Amino acid sequence: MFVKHGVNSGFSSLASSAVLRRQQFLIRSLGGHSVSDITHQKKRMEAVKCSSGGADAECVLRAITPSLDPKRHKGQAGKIAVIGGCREYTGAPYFAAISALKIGADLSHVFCTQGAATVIKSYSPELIVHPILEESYSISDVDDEGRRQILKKILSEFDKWMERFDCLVIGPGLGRDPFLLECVSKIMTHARESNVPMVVDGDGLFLVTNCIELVSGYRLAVLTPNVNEYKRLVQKVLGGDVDDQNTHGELLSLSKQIGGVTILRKGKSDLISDGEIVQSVSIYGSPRRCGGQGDILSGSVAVFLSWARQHISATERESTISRTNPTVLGCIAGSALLRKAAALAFEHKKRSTLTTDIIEHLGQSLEAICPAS
Ligand SMILES: NC(=O)C1=CN([C@@H]2O[C@H](COP(=O)(O)OP(=O)(O)OC[C@H]3O[C@@H](n4cnc5c(N)ncnc54)[C@H](OP(=O)(O)O)[C@@H]3O)[C@@H](O)[C@H]2O)[C@@H](O)CC1
Ligand SMILES: Nc1ncnc2c1ncn2[C@@H]1O[C@H](COP(=O)(O)OP(=O)(O)OP(=O)(O)O)[C@@H](O)[C@H]1O
Ligand SMILES: [Mg+2]
Repeated sequence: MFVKHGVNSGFSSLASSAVLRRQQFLIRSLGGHSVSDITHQKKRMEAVKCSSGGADAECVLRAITPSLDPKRHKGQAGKIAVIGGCREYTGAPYFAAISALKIGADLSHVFCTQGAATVIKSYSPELIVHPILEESYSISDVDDEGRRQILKKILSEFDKWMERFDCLVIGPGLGRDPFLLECVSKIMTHARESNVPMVVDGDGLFLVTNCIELVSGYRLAVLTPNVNEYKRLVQKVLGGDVDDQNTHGELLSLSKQIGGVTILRKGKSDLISDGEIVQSVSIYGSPRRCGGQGDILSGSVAVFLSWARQHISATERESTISRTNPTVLGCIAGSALLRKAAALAFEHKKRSTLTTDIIEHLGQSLEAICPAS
């Protein structure tokens, strides 16, 4: 409606002709907000409008991807941690963590249950795997005091590492065990107190939807819901069904209602909002909908979000990109790269394209936009 879709780039931004309509829309949809709120939004919209001049998703990727500088030491290109991996799921945390490395992060950790850890380690020696989480079934004979002690130990194990991470990915393959989710909610609270950014996906969204305070008002959080996860969020936060006639306005309201948390709504086009702007990425990807593509996305967004924060703190704020919310930039870059890699993988593998094939094309896709040398 008010977002003009880019023809070549697939990353759409606000076109000047749409700004007025959008402001009117905002005033309608954000009824009750002060004039200064609206003025602030207008300024942000102008900023994004400027970026549409030449800056598309590829420009964002180019701007925020750091060069391979020999002066940089291990860790400076990103240290990511995935919190996920339980009795049922070992693929999802692996996909997220290995994607972060394949894109260019230096270190990728996984915090999971003991049983999942052995399996995830066997997929790849590149990952640093911490078998610290517990599920109810493994502590069924432990009394309440014993459980409190286990929870305390898990938190202290995690806290030893937490501040080293540039971003956490919470939820891929986490499962829904109540004790495990209680531990993860405490981990999220600690991470938030330390201002560690987080991407919340999969069962992390199940947790957050039932306890929205975990992320509410935390501007360093990104939620990446798929169709089901989005539906649950809308029902819980906005109190109704998803409105397919008002996709952008609804996403804007949802993000605003959760206090400016960035939301990446996955689908045919990926829609991104931080409560102030709505962006969409619609680069052609793949018609295969095999499980695990969302996990690649969450690991990718974590890396790009970290790079966007570095980019913004290292540059003067004169460019439009450096004035844009880094969580939004991270989402645009992650979505665009995943889609490019999926398209390439599909070219080769057609109907047999799997998530591992897409991961194998992440490097080539980024190389085409940001050559290593
Ligand atoms: N290779 C792997 O390891 C992969 C693992 N993956 C991992 O799987 C996890 C779930 O993610 P997903 O995408 O299947 O969730 P989603 O679309 O909400 O649900 C689909 C339907 O299933 C149901 N449902 C789900 N969990 C349930 C539960 N514990 N108990 C009961 N019902 C449950 C759900 O029901 P509902 O919640 O709507 O009641 C809906 O109808 C998550 O950790 C993800 O990372 C994926 O990333 C793919 C690759
Ligand atoms: N209909 C679609 N057409 C094109 N691309 C899509 C479509 N749906 C999703 N995608 C792409 O696939 C990515 C993953 O979205 P999806 O909805 O499959 O996530 P998910 O269900 O969380 O995946 P996972 O199986 O990893 O949990 C999205 O970012 C998007 O780029
Ligand atoms: Mg998912």
